Amino acid sequence: MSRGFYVGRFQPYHNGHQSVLEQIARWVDEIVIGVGSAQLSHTVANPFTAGERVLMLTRSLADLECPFYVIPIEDVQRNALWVAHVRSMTPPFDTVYSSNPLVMQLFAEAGVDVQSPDMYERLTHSGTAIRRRMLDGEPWEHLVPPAVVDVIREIHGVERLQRIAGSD
Ligand SMILES: Nc1ncnc2c1ncn2[C@@H]1O[C@H](COP(=O)(O)OP(=O)(O)OP(=O)(O)O)[C@@H](O)[C@H]1O
Ligand SMILES: NC(=O)c1ccc[n+]([C@@H]2O[C@H](COP(=O)(O)O)[C@@H](O)[C@H]2O)c1
Repeated sequence: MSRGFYVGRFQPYHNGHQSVLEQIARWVDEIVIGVGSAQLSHTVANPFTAGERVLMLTRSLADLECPFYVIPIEDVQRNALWVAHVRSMTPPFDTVYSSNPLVMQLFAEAGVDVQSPDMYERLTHSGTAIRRRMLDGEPWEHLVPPAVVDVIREIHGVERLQRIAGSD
């Protein structure tokens, strides 16, 4: 049984993340997805709660032909302890999939196999670019799975982001 670990803030979950997870699903038996910085919400860089991000992921991956677990993970103050903290919250995994240099370094130092999946249309598909579009009132819906559009509408996410930023 091979299990892969994929972690992100998913603010919001977008088609780049979905494309990577669809690839990982072909390589492993099960996927553990960590919703990072779970304690953060209601800020311009991190507008959505961990629970809202769990909804986005779970609904978007409903048809994935690979079992997966979505686990919120709060940050800790010491990077040197983060891998142990992650492991204490997740089912065991063999391989980490990430392009985040700090995540890659911390897991490599802990002796875990780390792979960097290719980026999918990174210029447009980043949380930062999508939040910018929401703030500017530009179309963003085509950059995320349909289920994420539904969740963000349901929670009035764009209005929340615009109010937090003082731009409504
Ligand atoms: N377009 C993309 N294609 C493939 N992987 C991506 C893409 N965008 C982000 N990732 C990867 O997904 C993981 C989680 O990233 P994260 O949730 O921070 O998304 P992000 O789009 O980089 O967000 P932000 O711009 O808010 O920092 C990281 O390993 C990141 O490199
Ligand atoms: N010390 C820590 O708590 C620590 C260290 C490395 C990564 N992380 C988290 O892992 C996640 C990595 O995701 P991104 O690749 O989306 O940045 C983030 O939520 C980040 O805060 C936390």
